[in-house]
Amino acid sequence: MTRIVLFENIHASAREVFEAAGFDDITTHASALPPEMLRDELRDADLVGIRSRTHLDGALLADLPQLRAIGCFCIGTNQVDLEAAMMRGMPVFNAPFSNTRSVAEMVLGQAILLLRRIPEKNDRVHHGFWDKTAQGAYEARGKTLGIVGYGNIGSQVGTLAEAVGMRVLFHDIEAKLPLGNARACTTLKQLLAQSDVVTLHVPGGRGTRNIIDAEALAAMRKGAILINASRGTVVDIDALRQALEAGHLSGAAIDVFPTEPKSVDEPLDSPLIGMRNVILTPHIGGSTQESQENIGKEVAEKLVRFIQSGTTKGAVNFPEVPYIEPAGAARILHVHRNLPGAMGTLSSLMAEHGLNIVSQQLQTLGQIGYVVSDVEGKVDDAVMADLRAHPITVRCDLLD
Ligand SMILES: NC(=O)c1ccc[n+]([C@@H]2O[C@H](COP(=O)([O-])OP(=O)(O)OC[C@H]3O[C@@H](n4cnc5c(N)ncnc54)[C@H](O)[C@@H]3O)[C@@H](O)[C@H]2O)c1
Ligand SMILES: O=C(O)CC[C@@H](O)C(=O)O
Repeated sequence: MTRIVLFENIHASAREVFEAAGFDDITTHASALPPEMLRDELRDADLVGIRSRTHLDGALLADLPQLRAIGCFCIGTNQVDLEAAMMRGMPVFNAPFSNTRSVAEMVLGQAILLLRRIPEKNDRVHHGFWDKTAQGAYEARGKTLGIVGYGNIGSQVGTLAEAVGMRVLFHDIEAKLPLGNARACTTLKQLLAQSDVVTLHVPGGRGTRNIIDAEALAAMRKGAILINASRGTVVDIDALRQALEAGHLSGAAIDVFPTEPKSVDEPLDSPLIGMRNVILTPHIGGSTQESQENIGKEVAEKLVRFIQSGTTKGAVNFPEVPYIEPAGAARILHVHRNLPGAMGTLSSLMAEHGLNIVSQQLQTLGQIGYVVSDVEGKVDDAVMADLRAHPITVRCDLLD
């Protein structure tokens, strides 16, 4: 019996995929859980589905040896210790572009609203002031949008922004094909110095921590706007507050925070609360009906394919073995340390137990190798115990 636990209000389309594949032991939670409750809830789970608020660190994964695979029902996977998961033989799947368009549309909308100072005007009208002034309100047409991180979302934002007449610059650590009339900036500083609106679309993690700090904010144009719908760790929020208070920036839109509430009842704690020229949203850049339904389906399908056939196509931390038609009496999924002679050792172990290999597919990634073997012969508990006990083995599972 496969036990599936889904957190953070994952769309019902995921459950539909699991049920259609014959899995009905599915527990769903509307929010993320605190660490101790999370550990208890996952103790006998085979598959787990999370979004961005559930953290699966190395210590937790070490306590969950039965967990077979992890589904991140989102783009970002920085909430999971990917290396620890790999070294325990757990592939991690995500939906790399199912919510790209949703984020891009929100960012363009925010840029236009902030250029027109709509958040402040909205607040004024709600408080009884008919402040009908054009001061500080600008068209998007002809303004420069600077995109930091020109990947799936960044490049999509650039395409939409050109459609309303913005000039697009981007900075990326990798060489990227510029779409439309977008132009690359070699350094972040060059981009910051020329942009009226700066939008961030880099991954989270050590390499991007506080890349927008006090110095970067000072390098932005006076009156510029900052938008962050990437990860909360990318911006030094205290420095941003100072830049806004000092009037150096005219506005900001922040969708992601260094620490985010785990549920709807927990309030956000942020120095930006109460600033009328700042749009604060609860990490909903990718949250649309369209995207969540697609993500639910896409990630659930990847998990089902893995649990039924062992395929790891699309895993972000694991050697990718494509779908292989089953042949033979049983399929053995073997994850091993990627050392010279590992395959020979595995073949000898199988031969010792009288197993004949009908089909075999090996892929390696860094420190591990992953082999899907279809075999003839009797694969009983003793065979599996021997395979699991061998020092080269990281993990070994049987599909039949
Ligand atoms: N707010 C939301 O709801 C939401 C939704 C989806 C994705 N996201 C986040 O958006 C971000 C981007 O997603 P994506 O799908 O476009 O990712 P992507 O991998 O397609 O693109 C990221 C780009 O950033 C570049 N990059 C990495 N480090 C950089 C650096 N220091 N400076 C400049 N460029 C750098 C990479 O080379 C890559 O081109 C991720 O952090 C993701 O988690 C947020
Ligand atoms: O749905 C979420 O919680 C995360 C959304 C977004 O940040 C992503 O990484 O796709």
